[in-house]
Amino acid sequence: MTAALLEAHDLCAMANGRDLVQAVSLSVAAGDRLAIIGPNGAGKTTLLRMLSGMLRPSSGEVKLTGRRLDRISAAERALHMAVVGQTDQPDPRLAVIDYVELGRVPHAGLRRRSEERDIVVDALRRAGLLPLLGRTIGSLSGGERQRAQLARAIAQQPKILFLDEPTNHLDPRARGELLELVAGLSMTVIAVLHDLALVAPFATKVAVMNHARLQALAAPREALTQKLIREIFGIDVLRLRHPTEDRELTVFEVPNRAAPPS
Ligand SMILES: Nc1ncnc2c1ncn2[C@@H]1O[C@H](COP(=O)(O)OP(=O)(O)OP(=O)(O)O)[C@@H](O)[C@H]1O
Repeated sequence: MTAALLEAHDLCAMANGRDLVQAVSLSVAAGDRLAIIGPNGAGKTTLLRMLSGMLRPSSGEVKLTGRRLDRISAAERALHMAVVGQTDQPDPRLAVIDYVELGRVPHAGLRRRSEERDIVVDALRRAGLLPLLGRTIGSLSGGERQRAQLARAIAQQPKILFLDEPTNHLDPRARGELLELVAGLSMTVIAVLHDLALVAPFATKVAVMNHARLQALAAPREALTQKLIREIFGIDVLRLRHPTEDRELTVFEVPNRAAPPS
């Protein structure tokens, strides 16, 4: 059995007497790419925030390589985990390169300056931001800013990269490209994803959340079944042969309720 890098036991989050996440247990091994999916309000972001140590669970615990996350300082956590969230608001006056360099703060003093610079430039290159490194964050488009946030997280060289809806400002092509880039980093990744079409090509494991509970935790093919997806999202899953290539296409379709019965 593969040893767990991150484990959650019976995680619960409550606010105002309401369960936001209820009794979620899961484990993530090194190299896994876990996609957390589910309808709006299902508890995905709350779960991600607890797994990354940003939110303390009401009960239950998270362990990183067997150590309780709440007993690891924020400074040490930042050596192991990087988070690209939905609410990050980088200072708009910062130059892109200076912003990405912030990813190196947790590692300050551990490497030579030239090595530090190489890591930052490599992160900018991977995120396709070299042409923009002198621009200010405030001058970037939403999609470019999302890539800058990813570059900062890559520069942080975490063991686990947490992404909350990393593709929400990106055009359809850029969405696929960003997840391809992330998959190519050979990092352990936990990502909240809304676009179901991106899940199977990206994830090695899928956590399906609904009404604050984990409904399924399985490989994409087992998680993205017609039955479960219809039950949870109210949409159909069609698996079709690609018309010109030797591969399968998975299509998610909103049922046309107005269509006459065949
Ligand atoms: N601090 C809070 N206090 C009260 N309710 C909260 C708090 N944080 C989240 N919630 C509620 O908990 C539920 C789950 O929120 P969460 O952001 O985890 O859902 P989500 O699955 O990520 O949703 P979305 O897909 O819309 O981003 C939502 O109904 C939200 O309004």
